[in-house]
Amino acid sequence: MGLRIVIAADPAGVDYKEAVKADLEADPRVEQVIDAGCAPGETPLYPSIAFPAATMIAQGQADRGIFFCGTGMGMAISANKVPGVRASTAHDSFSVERLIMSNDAHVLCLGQRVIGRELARRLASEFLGYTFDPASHSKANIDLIIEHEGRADSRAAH
Ligand SMILES: O=C(CO)[C@H](O)COP(=O)(O)O
Repeated sequence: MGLRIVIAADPAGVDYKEAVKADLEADPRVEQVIDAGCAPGETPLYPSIAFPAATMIAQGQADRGIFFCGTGMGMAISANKVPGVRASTAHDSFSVERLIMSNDAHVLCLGQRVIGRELARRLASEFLGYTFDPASHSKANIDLIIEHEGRADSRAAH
C-alpha cells in the first residue's frame, strides 16, 4: 500500500508546497496527497495550518507530512506540539535520512527562504524513500520520547 502524505504551508512556503504537491501526485510510492493548505493568496498564520495538518497524522488519516514555511522551523515547532507527532526541519540529504532512520519522524519541514526549489523537491522525494527499522538501536530513543508524551498527557488530564 502506498503512502498517504499531508502537505501544508504558510504563505512563505506555499510556492514550494505547490511544486512538491505536483511531484507527489506523480510519485508511484504515494497513494494519496492531502493538501491541508494554505492556498496561494491566503494569509493564515503558520500554527493554524500546522496544527490540523499534524493532527491528521496523529489521528491516522495520513502516514507522513511535508510542511513548508519561510524557514521550516515554525511549522516544525508547531507540528511537534501535536502529541504523537515528530517533526523537524532538514535541509540536507544526510539529515533527511536520519530524520527517518534515527528519529522515526513523521514530518519533514522545509524553508522556502532558505533552500532552492530543486533541493526542496529532491529532499521531499528522498524523505519518502526511507523506512524506520524498529530493530535499530534508535528505537530506544523513540520509545523514551513516546513514554514522555504519555506522562505529559496523564499529567495534563489531572
Ligand atoms: O518561517 C517562518 C516561521 O519559522 C514563517 O514563514 C515566517 O515567520 P515570520 O518571520 O514570523 O513572518
